[in-house]
Amino acid sequence: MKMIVFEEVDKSFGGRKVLRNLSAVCCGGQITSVVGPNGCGKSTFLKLAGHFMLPDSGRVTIKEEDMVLQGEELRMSLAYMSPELRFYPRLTALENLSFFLGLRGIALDGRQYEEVLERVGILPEAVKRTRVGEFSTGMRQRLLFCVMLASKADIWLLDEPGANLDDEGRAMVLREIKRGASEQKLILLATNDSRERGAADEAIDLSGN
Ligand SMILES: Nc1ncnc2c1ncn2[C@@H]1O[C@H](COP(=O)(O)OP(=O)(O)OP(=O)(O)O)[C@@H](O)[C@H]1O
Repeated sequence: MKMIVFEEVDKSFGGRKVLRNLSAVCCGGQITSVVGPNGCGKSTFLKLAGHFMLPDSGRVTIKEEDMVLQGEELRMSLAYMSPELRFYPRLTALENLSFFLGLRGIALDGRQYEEVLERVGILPEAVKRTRVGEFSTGMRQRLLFCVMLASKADIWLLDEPGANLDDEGRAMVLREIKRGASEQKLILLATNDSRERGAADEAIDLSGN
């Protein structure tokens, strides 16, 4: 089982301390929500968890049975989804999907594409024909979720995964994160959505930071 361990982590931007002496443990098989008001450091917490950003002091480690994961093994364990991510707007959705999965060495056959697209509620025909620049924001969000599901990562770092989704899309997100946790994936969920917060097994509240 994978674990993410924060030990006495401090993080500041331009003299403003965002995270102060933060210690926390997130475990595989659980949904851990990261909550608190706008600007309290939820996205920063996820970026530190994924090693996309380094702490000023303290330590963030990803472990499996006491072994600290590093390099390629660490990279392949992680899937990250954030409103900051962008697709190539002039490529079709299918071209974008194949490109981003290809970066991880994953090639899906037609049936596998259909299966994962159905899970996120995108019609396979739309994926072949439509450039991502013509997708609605909600459709792009579903496509981000699709890349994550197909990535085979077992740590999901989800920054507001329900953003821009309709009720059915938000229900899909809840269904998939619960399924992910039941498959022992480690799920970190930065969110202000009450239903997503309600689905979590554990919560890290950054409001007092
Ligand atoms: N790369 C950066 N450079 C400078 N300041 C940053 C950077 N990243 C985050 N910050 C600042 O750190 C603080 C925390 O930002 P963060 O995005 O982690 O908050 P958040 O809780 O995710 O907010 P929201 O709920 O609005 O998404 C904010 O004041 C933000 O402006």
